[in-house]
Amino acid sequence: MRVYMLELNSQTLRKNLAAYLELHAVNELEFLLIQHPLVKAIISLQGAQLLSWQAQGKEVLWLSDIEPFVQGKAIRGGIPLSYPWFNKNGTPSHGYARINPWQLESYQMDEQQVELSLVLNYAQELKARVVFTFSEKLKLEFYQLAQEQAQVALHSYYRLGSLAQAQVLNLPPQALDHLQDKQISVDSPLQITQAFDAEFKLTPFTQEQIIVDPSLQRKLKIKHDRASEVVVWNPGQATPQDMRASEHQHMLCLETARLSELLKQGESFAVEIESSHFA
Ligand SMILES: O=P(O)(O)OC[C@H]1O[C@H](O)[C@H](O)[C@@H](O)[C@@H]1O
Repeated sequence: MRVYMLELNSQTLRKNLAAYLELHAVNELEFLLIQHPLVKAIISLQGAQLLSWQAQGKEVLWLSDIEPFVQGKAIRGGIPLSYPWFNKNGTPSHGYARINPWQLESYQMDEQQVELSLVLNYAQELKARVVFTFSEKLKLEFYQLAQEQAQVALHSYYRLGSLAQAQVLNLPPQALDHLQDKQISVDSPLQITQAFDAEFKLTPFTQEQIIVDPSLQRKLKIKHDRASEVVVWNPGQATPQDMRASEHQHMLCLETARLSELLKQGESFAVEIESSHFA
């Protein structure tokens, strides 16, 4: 299966794990490939990072086409898990979870859905679990297992045909702008024309946004379940090194997060993503 520069084929295959589930390796990293009649998806074991999910045969996520896939370097794209801190609140940026290996704990597949569970063991402690449930939609649920409280972000990179034409519906009217470090008012629907990095508080904790992407004739419905914030990020033309300059036009991060309300031991929160097409 080919997603931008990541091509998994018979040469990259390391092991058949089950019907519809294979383990592959590319450069320094290992990947789970799911090819089920309902679902095609790729998860990197480093970071338990979903890199590709096809809904009705169409890719939902954005992944950098110059990603080298090396150990200890965060993969640019898909759904990185920022844990146990967000952004520059610690070192490394966005926590250690996205640059360390996770283990496949269990999987279950039937005609209706595919479910995979991965866990992070770090510094001799079981820290967190993530459960991916793929059906006609995707649910990603994150569980805090460690004792300490943590910040977490499900840092989704959504693929867009054209950012210039896209709109985000149903965001709260106020946000903390990370670029100017102040509260700002935000238009609804939101259209992004330059670098944007802002944190919106969600009250109540469960809310839904829609990304309308006329260029791909697609709507992405994104439901944040028990999240306290949503972060919206696009680097504009000042793209990071591992991302081509023009690529900011083809992605938008809309991150389901627990930043102010730390995730406690035994708690979980989730994002549900649904893709639909219009004529
Ligand atoms: O470059 P990274 O460490 O992956 O961070 C990428 C981005 O993540 C979040 O969206 C933050 O709000 C941004 O400030 C940050 O630039």
